[in-house]
Amino acid sequence: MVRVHGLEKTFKRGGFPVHALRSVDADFPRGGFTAVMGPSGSGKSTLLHCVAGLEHPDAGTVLVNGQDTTRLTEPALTRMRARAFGFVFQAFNLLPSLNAEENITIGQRFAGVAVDRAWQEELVRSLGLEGRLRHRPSELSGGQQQRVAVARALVHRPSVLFADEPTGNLDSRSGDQVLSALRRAASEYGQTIIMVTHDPVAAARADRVLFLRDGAVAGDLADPTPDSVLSWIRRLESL
Ligand SMILES: Nc1ncnc2c1ncn2[C@@H]1O[C@H](COP(=O)(O)OP(=O)(O)OP(=O)(O)O)[C@@H](O)[C@H]1O
Repeated sequence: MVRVHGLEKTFKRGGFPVHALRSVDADFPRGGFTAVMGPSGSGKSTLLHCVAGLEHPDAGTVLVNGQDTTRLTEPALTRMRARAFGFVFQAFNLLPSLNAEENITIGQRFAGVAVDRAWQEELVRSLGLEGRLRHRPSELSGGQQQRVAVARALVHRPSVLFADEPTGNLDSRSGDQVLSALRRAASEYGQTIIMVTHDPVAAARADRVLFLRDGAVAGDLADPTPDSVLSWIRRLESL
């Protein structure tokens, strides 16, 4: 479970303050799949980065399994990120000289941690990557590359998976496969998923959508459909 309370973040731009997050409160339940949406500049990425410990908030708390990550030292935060968090970004960020299997396990081998082979095989199967493990990224489609990135993000069984526009570079069919993988990670493996997206169809695969506007929470929609997400977006844009 991730619980965010009173999160504030202000950047300085050209000598002027930009309030990226204004007193944001949000709960992300264990095994829940949450989409974060909002207009450009509404604070989505900043929220994701602050919750993931990639950015330090000015105020507020981020409780991950009961521990306030804003109070951790940088080395402790780095250990927590490596152990408890997984990341998927719009750019697949695979290493071109390694094959798919090596890309999936690189983090664990780098950390000197044994790979759970049974879990790795299950992930590879559920992501439809059997038969692709010896291929390098250049020999894989965009959708396959992103599924390798999802497998890499899940192979150490993180409790929270952060996804920033994971389908932004994919056609709708490949995007759908990646979203199905995230859906399963939440429903079947109990992983908490926090996904930033601009796409109402992608957001509708989540359990709920958290809407941001001007750095503040503007709405929380349960059981989203593409239509209900779209009407929320229109309402927010008209405010
Ligand atoms: N490092 C930074 N320095 C200065 N301003 C920043 C920085 N990072 C973000 N901002 C500003 O903070 C606000 C929120 O940015 P953020 O990237 O979180 O929004 P977003 O909702 O993710 O936008 P987008 O959908 O365009 O990616 C914006 O006004 C942005 O310009």
